[in-house]
Amino acid sequence: MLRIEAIETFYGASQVLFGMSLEVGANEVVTLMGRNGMGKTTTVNSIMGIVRPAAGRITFENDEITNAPAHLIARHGLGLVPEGRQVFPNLSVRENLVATAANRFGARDPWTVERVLTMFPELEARITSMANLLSGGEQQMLAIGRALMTNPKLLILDEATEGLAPLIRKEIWHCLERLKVEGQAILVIDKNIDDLKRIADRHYIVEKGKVVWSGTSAELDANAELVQEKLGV
Ligand SMILES: Nc1ncnc2c1ncn2[C@@H]1O[C@H](COP(=O)(O)OP(=O)(O)OP(=O)(O)O)[C@@H](O)[C@H]1O
Repeated sequence: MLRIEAIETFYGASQVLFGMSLEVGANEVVTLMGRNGMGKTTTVNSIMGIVRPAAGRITFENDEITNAPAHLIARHGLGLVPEGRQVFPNLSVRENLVATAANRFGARDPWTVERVLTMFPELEARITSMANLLSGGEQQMLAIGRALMTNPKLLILDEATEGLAPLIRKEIWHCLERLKVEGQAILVIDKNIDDLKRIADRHYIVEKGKVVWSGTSAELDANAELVQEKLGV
């Protein structure tokens, strides 16, 4: 579905990605793990057209999207929950959900405001509130709901549960588990390895702008030393 081949991405003269490659298959849940500053967000931003790789290739369902403008990349069916949520602060919860909603590929059971509220009942009482008045957890639920309302083929979450209270984290993981059961392809970045191991099919560990290890949850489990060395937990 998504294939990244040896991308090199720079901020000005400073190179951040050094031959980053990864793949996400249909119905797969895949993680990107690694210490701070290793290039995970830059990888996501390269996929989404927010920064432009200077070399390498990104394809989505066999269409080349390398260097395509961000708004066109979203139209290919990529939905992003960005780091720091970035909901529209001066729009209500309902307005946030419908602002970018689309069913470009004719999903048979498309996401609706009602379906998002079933996934995240907390948002129902907040439906007319301005997004900037929501708690961090509610904003993250809204950011996920907004991405789902685009009926993405691939949902990408950058720091899915960062800074959230344990109960809210649990709810976000539960949401991702439900999405996985429904066959949603997901690329997720987070630091909670135990939760990621439970939910995801495969993992990539990123160090200094490239993948240094990839494998299944069972393989990750069998490599406690690697986790310690690369992720420091
Ligand atoms: N807009 C920018 N301009 C210049 N340098 C940047 C920019 N964004 C990120 N960097 C640098 O690029 C490197 C990789 O950052 P990136 O955000 O991709 O890492 P990350 O693995 O996602 O880590 P984190 O968990 O801290 O977000 C870091 O050294 C960071 O300081």
